[in-house]
Amino acid sequence: MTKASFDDIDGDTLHEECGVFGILGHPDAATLTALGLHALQHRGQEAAGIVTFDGQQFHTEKRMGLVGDHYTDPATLAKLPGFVAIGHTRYSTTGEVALRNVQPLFAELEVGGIAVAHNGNFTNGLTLRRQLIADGAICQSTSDTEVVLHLIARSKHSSSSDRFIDAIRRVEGGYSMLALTRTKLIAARDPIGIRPLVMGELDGKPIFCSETCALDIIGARYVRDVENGEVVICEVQPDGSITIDTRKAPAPPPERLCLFEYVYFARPDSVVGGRSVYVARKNMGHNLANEAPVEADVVVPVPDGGTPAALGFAQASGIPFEYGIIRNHYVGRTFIEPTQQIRAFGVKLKHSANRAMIEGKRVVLVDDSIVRGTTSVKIVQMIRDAGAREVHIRVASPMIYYPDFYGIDTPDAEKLLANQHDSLDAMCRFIGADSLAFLSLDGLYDAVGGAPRDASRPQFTDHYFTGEYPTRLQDKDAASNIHRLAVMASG
Ligand SMILES: O=P(O)(O)OC[C@H]1O[C@H](OP(=O)(O)OP(=O)(O)O)[C@H](O)[C@@H]1O
Ligand SMILES: NC(=O)CC[C@H](N)C(=O)O
Repeated sequence: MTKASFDDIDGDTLHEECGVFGILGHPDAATLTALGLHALQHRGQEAAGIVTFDGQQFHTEKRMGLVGDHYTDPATLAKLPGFVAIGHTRYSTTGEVALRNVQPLFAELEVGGIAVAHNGNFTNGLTLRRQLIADGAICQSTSDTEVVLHLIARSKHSSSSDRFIDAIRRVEGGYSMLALTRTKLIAARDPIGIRPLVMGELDGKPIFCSETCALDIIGARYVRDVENGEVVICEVQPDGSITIDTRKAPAPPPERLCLFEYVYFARPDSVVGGRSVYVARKNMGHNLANEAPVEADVVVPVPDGGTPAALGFAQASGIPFEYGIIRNHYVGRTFIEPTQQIRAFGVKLKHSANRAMIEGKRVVLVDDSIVRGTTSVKIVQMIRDAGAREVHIRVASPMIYYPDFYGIDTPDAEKLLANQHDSLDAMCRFIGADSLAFLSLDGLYDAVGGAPRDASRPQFTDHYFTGEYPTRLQDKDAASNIHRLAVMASG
């Protein structure tokens, strides 16, 4: 995508998240980071980067594409010596898909070199960028993340960590961030903890990463979640020991993690916010079966996302669970393909009906979410073509009405299926199913946290279902055009 100016932006794509990983004090820092990023591949498949420091110099490798395509090559890893590393696997929310936006972003500043890696999206990133450029800043990328480097450079504090804290106090929105300096690995989470970030350790060396599955892959131990609004500063001392210092806002608001981490984004074997993602998804299916029962012969998951919820549905309803759809794993996640045309093509390539489990049966299809409805339309037709007598769709999350501004690149509001039809019946007819039902918001809250939604103080952020955004949206309000925010143009 190429556009004319830095504020010419286009939101007509659907992307998802990013994954971050960092380790301090380990001789195999880059290799461990590559493995961690490999475990976080589901969070972003556009590009991956790693920055290391070897005591003398910083080293950076950035590549478009998958982690395994590049960082398994010993020659690439040999270019990343050092005892400290941070890495990032990207799906863009602001800034086009191009090498210059691949993270970690690095700059040489008055306080020395610093690299940053960011999962999330700043809701005032464009506003800050305009101010910085007006003030003489020369931007090297179109990523929202870059403003943090400029703010660090301009901070009046003397230490790199104080400058980093000063900088992130000025950004708004969702962020789990890692920063690497010559001696420090710094981790930070936004004030309400929209995006996840955990701390682990391996051989006594601190690690930070988006999800616990990245600790498991290298045999590291989970220590704790980084708290909302917390900054953790790990520093190598001259004697080689590592100190860990933590800074918290004086009166932090309660955490409000993104519910979609549980619905779709996080890997099922991860523990997010102290809760097993797999168990939460099974609970969603269980609650859905109780809320929207249906007489059927077989429960079929829409793989992969719908599988744990379908198991929960089958167990709660007593209807047998079968793999009635086989997924080809060599096709990327359609949810994150860039255009509607490619998405439709991708869905056909990806799923095929397992006729033996479908023919002559009343089928309940369970999926985790419906965004544009592309998957549902194709799969219902496919299941009918395979001889199903009835096809019922059950969705393990509520209808999505609103776009996200915190690190998930949702389509324009009017492209969301829920906004294209006046009623559930109309939506069901469009999809071609015999019946359609979504999990209620309370049912989702109960599945994840064991309690219904507290309307006066929601336990999670659920803006895509409710329109209740947990922060102000400065860029959106300034632009007064919701559709032009997700991607900042290239120059
Ligand atoms: O309504 P739509 O716009 O089609 O989007 C929703 C679909 O996208 C996601 O699946 P994805 O294709 O990412 O596959 P996965 O579950 O295997 O990750 C999700 O699980 C739904 O199936
Ligand atoms: N999905 C994300 O977390 C994206 C991070 C950052 N906003 C970028 O676009 O690079």
